Amino acid sequence: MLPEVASWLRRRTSTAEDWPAHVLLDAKGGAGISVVLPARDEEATVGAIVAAVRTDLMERVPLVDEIVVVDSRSTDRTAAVAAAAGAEVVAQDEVLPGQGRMSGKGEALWKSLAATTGDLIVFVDADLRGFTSSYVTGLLGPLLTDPSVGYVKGCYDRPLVEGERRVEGGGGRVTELVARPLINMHWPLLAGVMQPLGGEYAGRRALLERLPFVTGYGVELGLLLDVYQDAGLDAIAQVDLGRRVHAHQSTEALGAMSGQIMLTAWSRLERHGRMIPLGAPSTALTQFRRSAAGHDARTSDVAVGERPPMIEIPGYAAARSFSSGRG
Ligand SMILES: O=c1ccn([C@@H]2O[C@H](COP(=O)(O)OP(=O)(O)O[C@H]3O[C@H](CO)[C@@H](O)[C@H](O)[C@H]3O)[C@@H](O)[C@H]2O)c(=O)[nH]1
Ligand SMILES: O=C(O)[C@H](O)COP(=O)(O)O
Repeated sequence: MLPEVASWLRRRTSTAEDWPAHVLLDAKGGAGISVVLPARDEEATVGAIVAAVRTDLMERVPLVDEIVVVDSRSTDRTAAVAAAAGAEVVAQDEVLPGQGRMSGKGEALWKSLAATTGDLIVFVDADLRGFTSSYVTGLLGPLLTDPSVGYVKGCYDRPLVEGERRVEGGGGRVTELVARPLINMHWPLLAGVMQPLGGEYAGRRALLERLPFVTGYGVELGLLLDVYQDAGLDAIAQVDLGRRVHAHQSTEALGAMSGQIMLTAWSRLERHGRMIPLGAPSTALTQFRRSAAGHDARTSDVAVGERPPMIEIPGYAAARSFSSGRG
């Protein structure tokens, strides 16, 4: 692992338990805090998440000022369930109607900036199961206590849950198979960000409103890379939120998500002037395993070698005629 990454991990990683709500309330001062849930057809899960935030962080401890569900063209009862649980619900297409209608999660998040008032914005996916309000307090901790932090990503264990079957560490397939290798190759100083695609993160409005938002599933990678480019590695922190269980998409849908992730990476390579000449990508890949002490980081080399076309190899023709003679 690069020494800069090890140093960032040490300095910028904390856990949700480090940030109890009453301590954050003291640190809140006059900062407005908004919690945003983008939601497309999440009637099964959105209500419990809204209710937990309302009860724990608005009624019991008045830390959060508003909770807004951006209804992303749901065809189920998402809007009604969210409103009944105490959220303000806005329809994605009704925010900034003059800007037209684009699609996807990133569009919902972008529109949310215009539908909220907080100085700090916490994003939480609406399909989480087993959500606790410590997700929100965890993400707010570094922002409320350190003015040099502008953006906080959650990290967690991600099981793959299919019916009765549960594979520990099996979730986050696009993260492990696409995003992490890409980040390690082209943005090696971001290799310590354990869940670059995770949907739970928080940022300062003053930073988020200056950044473009990719409209689909590339939004998390785009924001991470743009925050890094704009504000630097030390503006980013991460908080261990424990465990994350969510609704899994089909392999086919994850293929499309992967395409969006790769295109987002490509666009940032181009935009940040790294395409010409495209510097040699790093071949080190840092992965994480939960351990008694927190997380163990393991770095391996994923470099690939290359053989020239066989036709160029002296002796190839002779070897072939030898082989065919054998038959
Ligand atoms: O058009 C859409 C699609 C999704 N969502 C919501 O966005 C959240 C995450 O979407 P989901 O389809 O559950 O994504 P995942 O399969 O969980 O994808 C993971 O990886 C994505 C790519 O980085 C991230 O955007 C997600 O937050 C992250 O959970 C959920 O609340 C959705 O309801 C919308 O609001 N609008
Ligand atoms: O974050 C990811 O990698 C994708 O959302 C896929 O997650 P899953 O493998 O847990 O469905």
